[in-house]
Amino acid sequence: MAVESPTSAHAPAPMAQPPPDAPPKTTPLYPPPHESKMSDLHVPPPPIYQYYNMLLDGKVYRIPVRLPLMRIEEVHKQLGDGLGLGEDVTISGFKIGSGTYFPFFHLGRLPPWDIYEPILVPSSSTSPSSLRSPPFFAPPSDSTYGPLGIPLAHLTPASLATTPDLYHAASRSLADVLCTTGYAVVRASKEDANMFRVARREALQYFKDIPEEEKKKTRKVFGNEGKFVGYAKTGAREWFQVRTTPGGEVRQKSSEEHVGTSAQASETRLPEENNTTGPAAIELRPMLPSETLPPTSPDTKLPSPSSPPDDPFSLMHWPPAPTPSSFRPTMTALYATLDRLSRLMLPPLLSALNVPTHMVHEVEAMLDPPFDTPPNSTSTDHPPPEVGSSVLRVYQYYRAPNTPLPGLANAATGLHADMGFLTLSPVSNVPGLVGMGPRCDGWVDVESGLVAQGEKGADAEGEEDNGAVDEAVFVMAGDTLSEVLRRLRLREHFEAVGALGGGVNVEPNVERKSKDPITALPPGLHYVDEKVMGKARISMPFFLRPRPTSLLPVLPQLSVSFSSDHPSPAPPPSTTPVPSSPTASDAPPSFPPPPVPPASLAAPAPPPPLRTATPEEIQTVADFIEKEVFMKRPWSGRAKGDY
Ligand SMILES: O=C(O)CCC(=O)C(=O)O
Ligand SMILES: [Fe+2]
Repeated sequence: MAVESPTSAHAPAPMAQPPPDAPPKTTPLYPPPHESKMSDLHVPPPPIYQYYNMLLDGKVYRIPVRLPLMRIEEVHKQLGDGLGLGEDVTISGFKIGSGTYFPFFHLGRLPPWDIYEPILVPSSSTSPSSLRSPPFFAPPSDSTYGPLGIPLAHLTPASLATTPDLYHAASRSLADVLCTTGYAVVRASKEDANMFRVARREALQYFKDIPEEEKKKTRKVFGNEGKFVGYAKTGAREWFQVRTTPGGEVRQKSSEEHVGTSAQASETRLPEENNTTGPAAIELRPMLPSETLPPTSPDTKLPSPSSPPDDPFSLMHWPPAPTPSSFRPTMTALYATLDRLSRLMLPPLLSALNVPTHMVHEVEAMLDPPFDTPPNSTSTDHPPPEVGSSVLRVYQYYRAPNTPLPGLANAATGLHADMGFLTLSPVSNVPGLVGMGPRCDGWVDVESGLVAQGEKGADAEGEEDNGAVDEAVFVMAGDTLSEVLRRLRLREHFEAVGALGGGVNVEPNVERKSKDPITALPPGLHYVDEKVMGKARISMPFFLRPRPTSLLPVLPQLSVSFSSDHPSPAPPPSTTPVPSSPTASDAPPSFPPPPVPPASLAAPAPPPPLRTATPEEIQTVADFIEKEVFMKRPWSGRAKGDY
């Protein structure tokens, strides 16, 4: 993966081009994806734009984003700029402007061409009441489907541990299910299911028995990134957040300075991460017991055995008594299990989506190293961060008896896709998770059936034991993974057609040549429907997230083709050339977009009509986001303090 450009997230995106024969003054805008081939570019390429179609409040806005700007945070900033939002605005978990950022969430995407996958988010004008009683997907007769019509991916530790064939079959199954349904259920081992049960019980006790003031003392904010551990509360839900915080002498000091209960984080930033990259090894051993187990890919190395850091969670504040003393080991074990399982799933899932091995490594390199990697390990180029990117959240939702249903717009979460790569969530004790099909063609009550089934075997309270269904873990793809795959598809696509150079509008109106294109993976859209009154709901989702400073995949030849020293490799013959970019200039592309290509070049599926946003409409969108998203959070606009 690329060496990160030192371009500051705070600086405006550099748009000016140096004269053709002058060496670039700064690191090129186009960091090399694999090696330094392009570091001596003499002529930087013109800007290349990708268009994001965002559906907001029933209107489609088409936002140009400079494709080679790969820092996740930069792309977010451009999306915000395109919407006419000011600095210092948070959209769905990432902050635009100074500060920190987290991976993607496109409020909605409408694909004019086949290479984009449609994610339609219904407008806020959709009557909430029509969404309160979601139509369920009819359970198909196929016996591979789960209790509520949720296909079960047969991805269990047992199947993983058997043979490479099973391992890959399981991953293909997971990929299929995620692509077609947006959700998958995997089965954890009985041992893990037991741990989930214990964790839920301890969480219930923690939320019930500890006074709020005490709970707040466990909250600890790191730097100005809004990252925190410990307790938080918004509206009807409160939660305890676990991240790795390996600490150590030096780190402890800087982090302790910023401990606080306020959602307002400190101005001091944590040190920049080391941005050199390389394939991150995956720790398979705890999951896969035997020597014969398949590595995630042929050249993935297992870390050499040596002792992990003493306490990867050393800077966390744990809740006081009467929380059981097993709370801490249980929660850290839960984190470790879900972290390991999600890391284990990711590479084969990508392979099953036709992502070539070297690209799988690129994606893996966006992760923090496994948190139990020994400090001096050579298995990864990244040291463990002071505070981990991935998060385990142990939530309690509670709605008092006889209170009105909040409805979609006022539900505890709002409709959203999770940031990051993968979400793994052991089934809750009370149903609530509602998903939307990947084509927004129906709602899925992902928990009702499972919880109901489990309650048959539950104890009198019905809250502590879900019986066999405790083995169920929901898996959803996050928005960043979806975006990364989209970019990888673009790269593969352009490599296949050799249609690079001269500036390209990355609106794929050219024929795809690859036989097995990278399969798009829609992010799982969902919200929590607080339909059960008077009963605490405990959920424990784990979010596998990339480093916010990690780089999104770029199209390597975009840069190579402009290098006089390193001419492009000869492109394969292309029957459908990409037109020269009308945006190959210093100026950002017009907003709205450049002309639609001639009909003869268009992909078979006709694009949906796109609207042009007027300045007034842009203002409307900005107002909408501020008033609706951040106040009511129907689209998962999240406050900085949520992270
Ligand atoms: O509580 C749940 O089941 C889901 C929570 C959720 O969607 C989130 O935190 O992103
Ligand atoms: Fe979520």
